[in-house]
Amino acid sequence: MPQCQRRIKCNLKEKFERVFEGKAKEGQPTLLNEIYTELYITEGGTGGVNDEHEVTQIETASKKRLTEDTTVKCNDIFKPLSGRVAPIRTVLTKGVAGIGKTVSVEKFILDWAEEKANQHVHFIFALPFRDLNLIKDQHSLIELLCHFVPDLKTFEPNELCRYKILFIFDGLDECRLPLDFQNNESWFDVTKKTSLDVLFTNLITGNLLPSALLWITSRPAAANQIPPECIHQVTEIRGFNDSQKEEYFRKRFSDQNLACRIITHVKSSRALFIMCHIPVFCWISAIVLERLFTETDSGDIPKTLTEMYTHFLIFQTSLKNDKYRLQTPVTLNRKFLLKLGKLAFHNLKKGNLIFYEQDLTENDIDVTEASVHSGVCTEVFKEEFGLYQDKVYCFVHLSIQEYLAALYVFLSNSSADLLKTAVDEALESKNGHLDLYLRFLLGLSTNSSKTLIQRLMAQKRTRSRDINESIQYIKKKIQENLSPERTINLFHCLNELGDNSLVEEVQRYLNSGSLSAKDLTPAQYSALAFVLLMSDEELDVFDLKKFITSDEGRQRLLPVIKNSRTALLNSCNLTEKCCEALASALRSNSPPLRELDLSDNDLQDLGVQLLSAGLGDSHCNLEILRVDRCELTEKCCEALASALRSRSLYLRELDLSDNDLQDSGVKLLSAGLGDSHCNLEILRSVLLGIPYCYLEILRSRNLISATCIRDLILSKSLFLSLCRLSGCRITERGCSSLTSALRSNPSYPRELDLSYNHPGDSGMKLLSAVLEDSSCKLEKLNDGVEVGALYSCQLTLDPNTAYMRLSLSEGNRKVTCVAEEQPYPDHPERFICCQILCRESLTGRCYWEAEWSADRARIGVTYKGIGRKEASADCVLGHNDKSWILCCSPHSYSVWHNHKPTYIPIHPSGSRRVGVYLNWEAGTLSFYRVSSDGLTLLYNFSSSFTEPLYPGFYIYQNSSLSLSMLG
Ligand SMILES: Nc1ncnc2c1ncn2[C@@H]1O[C@H](COP(=O)(O)OP(=O)(O)OP(=O)(O)O)[C@@H](O)[C@H]1O
Repeated sequence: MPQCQRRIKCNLKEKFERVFEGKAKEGQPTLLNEIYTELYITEGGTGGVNDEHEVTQIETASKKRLTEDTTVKCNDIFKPLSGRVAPIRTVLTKGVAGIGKTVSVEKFILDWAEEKANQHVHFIFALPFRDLNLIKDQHSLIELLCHFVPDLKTFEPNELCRYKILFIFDGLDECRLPLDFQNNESWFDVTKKTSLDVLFTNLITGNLLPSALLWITSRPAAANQIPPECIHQVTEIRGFNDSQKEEYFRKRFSDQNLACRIITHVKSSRALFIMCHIPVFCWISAIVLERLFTETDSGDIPKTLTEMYTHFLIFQTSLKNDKYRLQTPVTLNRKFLLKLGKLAFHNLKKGNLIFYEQDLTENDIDVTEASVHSGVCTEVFKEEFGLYQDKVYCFVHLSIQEYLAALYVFLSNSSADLLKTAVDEALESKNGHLDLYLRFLLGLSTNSSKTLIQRLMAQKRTRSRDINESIQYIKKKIQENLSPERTINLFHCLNELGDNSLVEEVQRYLNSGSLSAKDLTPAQYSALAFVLLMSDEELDVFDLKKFITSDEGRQRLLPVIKNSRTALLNSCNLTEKCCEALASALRSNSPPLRELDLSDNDLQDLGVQLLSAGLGDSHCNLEILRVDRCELTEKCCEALASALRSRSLYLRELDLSDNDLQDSGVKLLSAGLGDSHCNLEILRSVLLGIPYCYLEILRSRNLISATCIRDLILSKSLFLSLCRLSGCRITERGCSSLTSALRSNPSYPRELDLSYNHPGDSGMKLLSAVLEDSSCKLEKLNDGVEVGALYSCQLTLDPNTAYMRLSLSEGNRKVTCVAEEQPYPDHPERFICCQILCRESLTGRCYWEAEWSADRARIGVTYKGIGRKEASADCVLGHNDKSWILCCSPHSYSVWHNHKPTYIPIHPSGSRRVGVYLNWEAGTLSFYRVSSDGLTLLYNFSSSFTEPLYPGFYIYQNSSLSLSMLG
């Protein structure tokens, strides 16, 4: 193996040490290590679809606070994040076009090949989808790998499976495989031939090479093709943050004065600086500005996107002439650029970004001509070689395709209404796929572009367009009732046209501080929204009431919530009409919004239904939503429940008080509340007239926090004959509210279950007084069973299951993780990760306690069938459907089942002892914090257990855990 591995490393190093930046074959190769600038990569979301235009996403994402995200280094992509310990098999990395996905993959491989990182991996196989698309016949997995890496032929087929292998699949967005995860046959044999689609889906699901690591990269819109349950970590490349942008230019130029001039220039134009989030745009700017700043007669330095791209093309075409010294007639450039533009335009309309030879021929581009030009135009039109040397083409960045499409239309369409029609067409697009094209088309029509186009296309004259007419037309459109995203793009268009009058007016009002007193026109309100959205800084609190506005003005300011953390829209006369815009803001790519107050508005059921669509979206990070006093009835509850069930919901607090939900509404809502994806901790005041079974659901999901209880009690609506408040963390204070509620509503309840609470002596005294009160109908008070005394069981640790570095003592009741391996014999039940189980299998009711030391511990139960010999989630407690655990640290608790964490808002407060109560038949498993105050319920799992359960523990380095003697 070492020799073969060395050869593979050598080949990979040779392949990836240079980055061609479009200059596919000729040209000066740039060394990857010299230009590589660390990218801003975050742990990111769930891989959902976002159909917003990618440039719009960049503009919003650019304002995200850097501190609130977990950042990841490229080489650490397989290290578990967020306190997770389970090994990660599959990572999905999302990122918009040109953001650096391929460069990250290349840097990762290069660092491995140069033995700088990730040496635990024995082999890396880089299989870009661009190459996989070209594979037609059936292959076995081993054959496929040998195609890509001929050196592997020396291996016996099954030998390879013994090594740690990493597959890198770059560019899922370019994948032309059907990816039929549902219907593809399960495939386990690496030596049997099948279709590529079956091989790929089975690799992803883990049927083939389950111990291999997988890294998939994708543009966001295509990321949802992989079932989320197959992905263990999602990261997102956000491009460069502001300091990384500067670092990029500093690294790129040895002349630091030049680097400084370039940085100052891009910073002087907001549009350019925002675009520099995209590394490929940094590269375009670097090329253009380097040349212009070093030329003696550089003329105007580009300030708009259009000017930057036109300069870039001028530079590329003149590079061609220099290079071949052909003095190629510029008319040839013109013809060629127009052909490329035509290809760009027609495919942009269809959403195609990748072309094969056939696409070129169909667009009248001679393949040989294209390859001649590929030597000079490759920065524009990149030619890639697939596995079988078939050529695949694409524009270096989608924005170049958009620019060329605009150039083609500008030069070839002589219609007087061209610009108006283009504005109308772009406004019709739902996802804004023509937004940037429109910006370029308008930018090309300006006088400043005229001379540049003449230089580029060698045209004496270009058709004059009436810019003023276009400006007026756009301003008129801004007055209309368009979607907020399209309106914002129209402001970008005005910027390209050099007209910033609306924005400047609003800025003047803002600076004078008299904005709220002014009666702005609708267009000025949109300009205000644009200014607030484009501002450098994210708004901490956006309070709509501060802007005294008309109904229409409010509507136009709504998109600003995208750029704020807290949006106060309460008492703003909002109706259901605004909810679609709000939902769309919630859906936008990683908005910073965490708290949305919509209380006291006339949203009605329809409004909340519309809002729920945004709430359930995978991009929505909202934590607190207030819709109290919003005229809601049970009709909105189904939509809300379905949002609560959505896997991505971060919502912790939902205020629905003072609405007329009725029992039927609460019943619908409970279906969402009982779902394991629901993270809600506080639900205010929906507990009106709630039948006890729903109350049970709330309790079992640990929803009834102190606030909730108070609301519940004060709602004086405990119309229950049996009120179960067991394990609800009710303290003395809760008891005093409860007694006053019972007195004010003496008919109900008849029976009150307060077991597993902390009423204390004084709380119990208050309640007993109610029992004795003759006007009160309370007949039975269940005041807490001592579970410890009733169901305690004695456990012992099972040495046959112990990981080799776990040492047992105190009669197999204490386990410690040590540095040396223990002399345990081989055993089929022994774990290969730091875990151990107890001997006793549990089926009835049992209670036990465990005390842990050092940093962390994981305590729980598992079926016997949990994996033992694989370093995969199958074996790790809490990371599969066979086990349920509580993860304790000195600062927090979380519970895990089936790889899903739920964070518990209770502080350990110094306690290192945990109580576990299992009622196997009832299907409940409860974890308690044990402290001098008694038991505090941390979490209740509800499940239907099908097999006996074994207590199990994960012991961390230098930590120990002891089973406590009870009773
Ligand atoms: N980390 C980086 N350091 C320096 N330059 C970078 C970096 N990442 C990207 N670039 C520049 O941006 C260009 C585009 O990057 P890359 O090809 O990795 O984008 P991508 O995300 O794979 O895009 P696409 O989705 O279009 O394939 C590179 O050719 C390089 O010039």
